[in-house]
Amino acid sequence: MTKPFGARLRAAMDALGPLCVGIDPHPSLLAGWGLSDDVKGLESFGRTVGEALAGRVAAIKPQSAFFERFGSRGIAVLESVIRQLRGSGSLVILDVKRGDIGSTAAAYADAYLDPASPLCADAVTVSPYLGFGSLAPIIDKAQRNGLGAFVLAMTSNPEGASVQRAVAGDGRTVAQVIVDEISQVNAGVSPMGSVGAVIGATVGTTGLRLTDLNGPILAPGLGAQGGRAEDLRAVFGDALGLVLPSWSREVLSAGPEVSALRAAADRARESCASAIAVTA
Ligand SMILES: O=C(O)c1cc(=O)[nH]c(=O)n1[C@@H]1O[C@H](COP(=O)(O)O)[C@@H](O)[C@H]1O
Repeated sequence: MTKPFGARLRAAMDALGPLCVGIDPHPSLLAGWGLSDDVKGLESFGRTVGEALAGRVAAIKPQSAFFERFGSRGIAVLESVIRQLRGSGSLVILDVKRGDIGSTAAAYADAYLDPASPLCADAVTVSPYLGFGSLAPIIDKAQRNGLGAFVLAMTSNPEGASVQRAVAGDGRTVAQVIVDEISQVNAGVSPMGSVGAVIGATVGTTGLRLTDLNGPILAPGLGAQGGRAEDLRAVFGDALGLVLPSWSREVLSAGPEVSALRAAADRARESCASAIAVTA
């Protein structure tokens, strides 16, 4: 049995630093890299990011939407990207933001968290807005297979606030309810649990109590969305040691040269590592 995702991610973050790089092949990035906006361009983009960063950053996060754009042939490219990355030393977080009634969630778990599936990643992103309990088949399957799930709590986009900062009947925000549910799943696990929270680096003061989370915090929104490494301290406070900052366009736009991508990733990691170290 492989080690649990939480333990593997902790080890990767300790060894390689706090950095996740997204693979988001936007049409504008393909053009900027001199690639065509088609399956061939997609394939070249994914392969180059893998060549540049696999084993050099703690996590790599392919964004499924940019592969789904091309239908089944795009999904086939996503499968090959996952194959190239898995076992490289960088954990693969597949960004699919799935969530559905439990019986359908079980099928998503089969798609993304079953080692027999060609789309099996180390972890997936999931949406809890059909109720945290509806994610049970996904979380259970992840735990059984040494894999993980990142649950949206307070997302980086400004529109998220109207739902996620809404106050539930007991006075907690919706985001806090999600954080507390995650905390329960991760309770007592060492060095940290395998269920993470997604909290954008752009969200400012969260009002969240993260003390008992005991799981990783995926923090997207750095760079292109305006989030800055210097903001991490104000957003995450004492939970900074759990934060996995995630960058896509800002790092990817340095390509297609492998050396330039590596240098951009190094800059992103250094800026986050020093922001995190200030309070560590
Ligand atoms: O789950 C995510 O990764 C995610 C959550 C969130 O709150 N905000 C967010 O931007 N993301 C994803 O993170 C990536 C951000 O890309 P850049 O804005 O190019 O760095 C995209 O793939 C988004 O879908």
